[in-house]
Amino acid sequence: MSEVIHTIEQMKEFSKKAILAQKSIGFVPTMGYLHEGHLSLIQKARSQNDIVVVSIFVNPLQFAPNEDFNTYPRDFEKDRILCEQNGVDVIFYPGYEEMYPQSYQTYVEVSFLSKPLEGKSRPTHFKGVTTIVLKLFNIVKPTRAYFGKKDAQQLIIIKKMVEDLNLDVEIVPCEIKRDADGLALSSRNVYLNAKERSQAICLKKALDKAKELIDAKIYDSQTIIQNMKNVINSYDLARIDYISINSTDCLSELKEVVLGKTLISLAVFFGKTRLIDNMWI
Ligand SMILES: Nc1ncnc2c1ncn2[C@@H]1O[C@H](COP(=O)(O)OP(=O)(O)OP(=O)(O)O)[C@@H](O)[C@H]1O
Ligand SMILES: CC(C)(CO)[C@@H](O)C(=O)[O-]
Ligand code: BAL
Repeated sequence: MSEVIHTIEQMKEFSKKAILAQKSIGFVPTMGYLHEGHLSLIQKARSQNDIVVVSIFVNPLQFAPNEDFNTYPRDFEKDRILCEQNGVDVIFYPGYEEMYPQSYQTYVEVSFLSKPLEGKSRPTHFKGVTTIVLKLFNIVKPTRAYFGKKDAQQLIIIKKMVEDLNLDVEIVPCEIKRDADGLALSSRNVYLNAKERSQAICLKKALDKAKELIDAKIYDSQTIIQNMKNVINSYDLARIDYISINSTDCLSELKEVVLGKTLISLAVFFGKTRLIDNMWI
C-alpha cells in the first residue's frame, strides 16, 4: 500500500523517522497524471533506495497567468494505483494552502540559467520550479532525487541550485521515455487531437535530422538548426517556438556542436499545446 500524506508536518515526521532508521529516501517530484516517463523515474528510485516518495502537486507558481494551470490534466486515483503498482511507499499530495499559505513570500531563483530557452518563452517558470523543488527537498529530505532529461533545462537548473545552496541531495538524471513513434511522453500530449498527435512526431524527426548531420561531421549550428526547421515546417500544424543549440554547462548558444557538451532543444506549438524535446550530444 502506498501511504498518502497531505500535510508537511506528517511528511517531515515520516522522513525524520526514516533517516533515524538510516534508510535512504529516493524522491520523484511530479505534477501527476503519471505516464511511463514518470514510472521509469519511480522504478529507478525503487532500485536505488530503501524508501520511495513521489510528490504530486500541480505547482501554480510555475505557470504564467496565460498558461494551462486550470486545465492541466489531473487524475489522482489513477496516479495512486500506478504508484502502488510500482512500489511507491509514500505519495506526498499536499493542497495549495499547505504549500503556499496566504502569507507566503519567499522565492528561489537560479538567475542566469533560468533566462534562455524555456525561460525566454516562460520568464517566471523556473523561479516557480526552483522554489517548489527546494521546499519539497526541505520537507521530504531525500537522499536522491530523480529528474527526467526531457525537461533538460530544469534538470540543469536544479543541479546548479543544489550546488550553489550546498544541498545534501544527489540529483539523478533519467533518460527520455518515448511512445512507439518517437514522441516524448508528456502529460500534455493528452491535449493533442488525432491530427496534431500524428504530426507531433516532427520534434523527434527534427532531432533525428540533427543527429544524422552530426554523425556526418556537420557541426555548424546554423546549418543544423535550418535543417531542423525544414523538417518541422513540412508539418502544417506545427509552429516553431524555438530551436536552439547550447552548451550543457552554462546554456550559452554554441556556433558549433561540441561533442559531449551540447544540448539541442526545441519547443513547438500545436494549436495552444506546447511540446518540448531535446537531445544531449
Ligand atoms: N518522457 C519522459 N521521460 C523521462 N522523464 C520524464 C518524461 N516526461 C516527464 N518526465 C519527468 O518527470 C518529472 C515530472 O514531470 P511532469 O510531471 O511535469 O511531467 P510531464 O509529462 O513532463 O508534464 P508536462 O506535460 O507538464 O511537461 C520531471 O522530472 C520530468 O522531466
Ligand atoms: C519538478 C516539478 C515537479 C516541480 O513542480 C515539475 O516542474 C515537473 O513535473 O517537472
Ligand atoms: N515538466 C515541466 C512542468 C511544466 O511545464 O510546468
